[in-house]
Amino acid sequence: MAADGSTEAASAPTAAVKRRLGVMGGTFDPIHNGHLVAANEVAHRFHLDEVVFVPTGQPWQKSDRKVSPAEDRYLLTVIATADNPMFSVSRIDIDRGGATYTIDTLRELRAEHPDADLFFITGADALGQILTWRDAEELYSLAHFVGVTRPGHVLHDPGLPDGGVSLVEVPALAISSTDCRERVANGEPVWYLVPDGVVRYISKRNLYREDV
Ligand SMILES: Nc1ncnc2c1ncn2[C@@H]1O[C@H](COP(=O)(O)OP(=O)(O)OP(=O)(O)O)[C@@H](O)[C@H]1O
Ligand SMILES: O=C(O)c1ccc[n+]([C@@H]2O[C@H](COP(=O)([O-])O)[C@@H](O)[C@H]2O)c1
Repeated sequence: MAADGSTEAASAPTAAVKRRLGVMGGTFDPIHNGHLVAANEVAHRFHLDEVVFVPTGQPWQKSDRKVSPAEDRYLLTVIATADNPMFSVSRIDIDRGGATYTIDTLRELRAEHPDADLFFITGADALGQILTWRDAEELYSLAHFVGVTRPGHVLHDPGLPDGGVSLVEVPALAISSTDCRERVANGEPVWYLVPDGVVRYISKRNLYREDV
């Protein structure tokens, strides 16, 4: 026992345990239960401490279609994740302005969380396009990439180096935001495809009524 009464074990330096931060990027127009199941499954498999959902500001690869206002997509994401203490939502891609590039997202999150290991979670279909993303070769030095398999999509080798990418199979949920928007436009229900609060927000704001 030391003179101050503490035990040696208690005063021995301990290695700092790095936080493990998941980053789930998406347009979330609207967020649906497929996104939530995917984030939850990756959090479980990779022992993540938190998953930050990051709605895109301007998804430049979706410039050929109408995307709902960023504030609506942000609020939908907040509503959908509010009851899970491990989930949070970041505005960084919205507040930065301009086209959204994941390289900027990850640089900002690295600066905000210098002591965390980052795990960027996205669909295997999106990951298959990663070589078309800005500064693709730099991306995997900032985060580990986790591609979640989605029913009907097979990941073709995106050409990333070994060890930089993992694939995780999530319980099959054949939901997409496109299907949700089409269902709303056709007057079909989206109950149980998206969280209840998301159904109510879509109705309150009259989203997806006349387009798709
Ligand atoms: N059901 C699902 N299971 C697993 N991953 C999914 C599922 N739906 C979407 N994802 C992934 O989540 C990420 C963010 O998705 P995004 O917001 O683009 O939704 P989406 O359903 O793919 O939208 P859209 O149909 O409008 O293209 C994407 O990488 C996408 O591949
Ligand atoms: O960095 C890029 O150039 C880039 C190009 C396309 C998509 N992304 C990111 O991939 C994630 C899924 O995008 P999306 O459009 O399928 O919702 C989201 O976080 C996007 O910002 C990133």
